[in-house]
Amino acid sequence: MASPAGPSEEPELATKDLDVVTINGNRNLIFHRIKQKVDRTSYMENRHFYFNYVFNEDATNDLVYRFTAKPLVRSIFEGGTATCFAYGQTGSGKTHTMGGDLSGKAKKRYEGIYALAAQDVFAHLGQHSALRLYVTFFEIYNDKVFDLLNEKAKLRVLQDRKQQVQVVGLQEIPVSSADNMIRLIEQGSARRTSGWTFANARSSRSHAILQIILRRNKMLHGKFSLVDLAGDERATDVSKDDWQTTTNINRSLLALRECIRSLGEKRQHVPFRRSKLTQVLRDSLIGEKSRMCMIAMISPGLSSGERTLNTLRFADRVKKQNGNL
Ligand SMILES: Nc1ncnc2c1ncn2[C@@H]1O[C@H](COP(=O)(O)OP(=O)(O)OP(=O)(O)O)[C@@H](O)[C@H]1O
Repeated sequence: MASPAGPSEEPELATKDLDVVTINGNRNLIFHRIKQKVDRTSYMENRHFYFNYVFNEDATNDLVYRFTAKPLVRSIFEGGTATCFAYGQTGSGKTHTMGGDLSGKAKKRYEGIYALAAQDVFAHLGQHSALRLYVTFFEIYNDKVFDLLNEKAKLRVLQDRKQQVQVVGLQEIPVSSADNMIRLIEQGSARRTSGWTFANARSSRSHAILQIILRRNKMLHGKFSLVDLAGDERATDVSKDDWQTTTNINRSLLALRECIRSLGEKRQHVPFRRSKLTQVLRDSLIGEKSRMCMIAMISPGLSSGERTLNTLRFADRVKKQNGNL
């Protein structure tokens, strides 16, 4: 798990927003908050968080990848499932980190974790001649699933008697090279649903899930789900038209937090059915050979303080529970 602090710093700089976060070394992050005593005098509360890795605003996607998703690549070759998800408030840098900008239309072309993982998987594949590689890429928008590699076809999610979840009709495309896969990621990313929020003019309004699937004689061998979640935000920070979407996003993120909490506490019942997001991630999150990594993104400014603290608290819980999953 990692916590890149304040990658999208331009809005904070423009509004002269004060930083409420200090990074101390590569594992410790301090959150500062002004509080009041009973006699109304103010004091600064410094809350320390410790993570596996903490990155500052200068960290490249390559560096973040190396300490987060990269170690999970090996596990899918060993027959496991892995999930890496980017979580955080809108505009904090999730898509920048996961997807990068492969077309280079907006600014300069740069690779994100999707492309870096694709290259790594092909580097490993050379030593596993019996395995074949496939990719799926879909988004969950307003609790509905759309295939990003098939003209955004709307798909149904069904669960069989053994509780195996199927995304019916999802295109699983065979890929022969990292370049081939990166082109598919680029095409799929261009189809993703975006919208405007106060914090991000090109905000992803859907959860995007890229799955790298390994098969041996058509049987599933390993699966890596790379998830760029929609931004966690307040309904007041979006336009009126987008209110329903925001409600759906927040509901599915709450379901994800609940599932991770239940898994960590080894509860009998894990509420996967509460959202499409948790339904489709179910197989990847359970099982002895499943591994998970969360990349928590924060915007360090005072105006984002409340959401930053929520993200840090969730990341802290995931870190503590990850050992139990
Ligand atoms: N590390 C970084 N370096 C430079 N620019 C960045 C960095 N991270 C994010 N940005 C820029 O900040 C803006 C918002 O980032 P991004 O779209 O990745 O946020 P997000 O968390 O995915 O937002 P949303 O949840 O709204 O989709 C983009 O213009 C992006 O290019």
